This record gives sequence, C-alpha cells and structure tokens, in this order.
Amino acid sequence: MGPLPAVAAVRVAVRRCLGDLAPGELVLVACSGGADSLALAAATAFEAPRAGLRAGAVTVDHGLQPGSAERAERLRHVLGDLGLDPVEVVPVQVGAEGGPEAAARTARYRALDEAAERLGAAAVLLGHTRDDQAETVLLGLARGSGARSLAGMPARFGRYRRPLLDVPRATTRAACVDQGLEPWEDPHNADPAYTRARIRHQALPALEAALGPGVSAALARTARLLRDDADALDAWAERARVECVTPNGGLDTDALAALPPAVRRRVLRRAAVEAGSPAGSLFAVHVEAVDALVTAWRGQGPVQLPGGVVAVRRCGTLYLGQEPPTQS
Ligand SMILES: Nc1ncnc2c1ncn2[C@@H]1O[C@H](COP(=O)(O)OP(=O)(O)OP(=O)(O)O)[C@@H](O)[C@H]1O
Repeated sequence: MGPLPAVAAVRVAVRRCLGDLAPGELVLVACSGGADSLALAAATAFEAPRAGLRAGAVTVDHGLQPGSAERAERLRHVLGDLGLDPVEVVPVQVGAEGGPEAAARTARYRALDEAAERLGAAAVLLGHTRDDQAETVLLGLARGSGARSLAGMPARFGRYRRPLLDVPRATTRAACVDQGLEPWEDPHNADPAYTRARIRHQALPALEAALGPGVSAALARTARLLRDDADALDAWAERARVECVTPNGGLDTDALAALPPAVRRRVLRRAAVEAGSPAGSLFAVHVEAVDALVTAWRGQGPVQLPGGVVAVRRCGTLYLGQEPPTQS
C-alpha cells in the first residue's frame, strides 16, 4: 500500500523542490515543531536519501516562552528518529528592534544562515504553506501594497526554499496525524494580539464564509501571477533607468515623465535606495513625493527621504543623494 494522500502530497512537493541538487549535498529543514515544518521534515527525511542527498534539521530556540529549551530537545529526538542527521538546536538571543516578531525573525535567519554555513548545506527548507502565502497577500492588500508585496513569498531566495507553497495547511496537519507526529501549537499563532493570527482565524474564515471556499487558493494564485508581473516590471525599470541617467549622474525628468507610472516609480525607488534610503523604510508616499517632482512640477523644494536622502529637481534633472548638489 502506498502512502496516505496527505503524506504523498507533501512528499511530492519536496521531491520536486530537491530535483536540481547534486548527489551527496546536504539539505537542512528549518523546523519549529509546528505541523508545517514537521510534515516537511518527515517528507525530506523520506525523499532526500532517495535522491542521493543528505538531510538534516535545525531548530532555533528563541527562548521566549517557558519550557522552550526542553521542547527543542524533545524535537531534536523526534527529528533524529525520522532519520535526519545532523539535527541541531540553536539557542538565540532575541533583540527588540522592529518589534517582537521582526526581532525573532532576524535572530532566526541569522542562526539558520550560520548553521547552513557551518554544516555546508546546499539548501535550507522552510515550511510555509499555501495558507501562509494567502495570509501574506491579504496583509499586503490591507496595507495597500503594490505588486511586489502582493507577490507574497518567493519559492526560493538565496539558499532558502519553500517547497510547500502550493500545499494547504490542512494537508500538512493531516500528514502529521497520518504519520503519528505530534506538532507543537505555538500559542502566538492563535493570539489575537498578532495581526497574522487575526488574519488566519478571523479575516480569512470570514472571507471564505462570504465568498465560498477557495479564497486562500485564489489569493495564493494571485501571488504567483503578480510575481511574474513584478519581475517583468522590475526588468523594464532597470533598462529604463540606464536610459534616464544624465552625464552628471542625475535622472532626466523628460525621459522619466515619458515612462509608464509603474515603471517610473520603480526607477525612482531604486534610485532612492541606491542613494542610501533603506528599502524597508521607503514607502509609497515617499516615492510619490519624488514622482511629483517629475510629473507635478511647480518649483517645489527638496523631498526628504528616509536615511537622510534628499531628492531635488534642477534644470530638468532629478538628483538623489545625501546632500542636494550645489547650484551651478
Ligand atoms: N524556531 C524555529 N526553528 C527553525 N525553523 C523555524 C522556526 N520557526 C519558524 N521556522 C521556519 O519558518 C517557517 C515559517 O515560520 P512560522 O513562524 O510561520 O511557522 P510556525 O507556525 O511556527 O511553524 P510551522 O510552519 O512549522 O507550522 C517554519 O515552517 C519553519 O520552516
């Protein structure tokens, strides 16, 4: 008898994701002990050896909840019993910058990066599912984000891979039950103090009740479509930017004005980031203010951007830098 459907679905997703790795390479599963990454760990332990790969796991102990160290040790044994080797528990210190969730994420990725370097891993697998992707898109919609944000999480970035982006959370849960695995339920995931939890437990169920089932799948599909669109627009903007650059390092406002707004805003955003504006602090309002120097010019003064960057228009040229250029 073959594996049960949920177990098979997770394994197929993992098999597809590992196809390009060379025999003998090490793949690490980032496992929190939750249903998604536990099902991912079990599937990787099964699939990797069949592809000639080695499979290990890393679990990061954020130390934020009582008993987290003991839980991590128990998980180490569960992962070892699945056949993963090595299995590492990495304790981290979580700072405060950007709020508790962002600080935990920063500490986690740093620990995962270090473990991957130290162990020489070719890939690190994350357990984000189709439902996580839908939640990300809904969050972006609620914030009025552009295509890049609505494109959600990429299936790959650097050494990281997300094999389960097309797999529903219900399937990872069923896969755990079918294999006798007991996932840990992070109380934060149900805590309405967190936006993500409210999206998961209130917003998406309300949408499904009003619009019918399939909303999560549709949102994840939107992410896939918008990723292609955003990639195409980014490539267009990169070519357009080169054509807008003036001999003295500014941007020609006539050339900018001739671009479609979606392309122009990307050119301006990129120019601001290159001038030293941190990408994470540069919002649509900032880019729109710079855009007004091009498309709604009425002699307005410099635009201040995060990171001390200033955008200023002089004689048909837009300059972005730490200091406005001296008048010539
Ligand atoms: N403490 C951790 N140690 C290792 N990897 C982690 C940890 N927390 C999260 N991850 C990785 O990041 C992914 C997404 O994290 P997120 O916090 O959304 O998931 P979770 O609900 O805690 O766990 P899961 O996704 O396993 O159900 C996890 O699937 C896992 O691959």
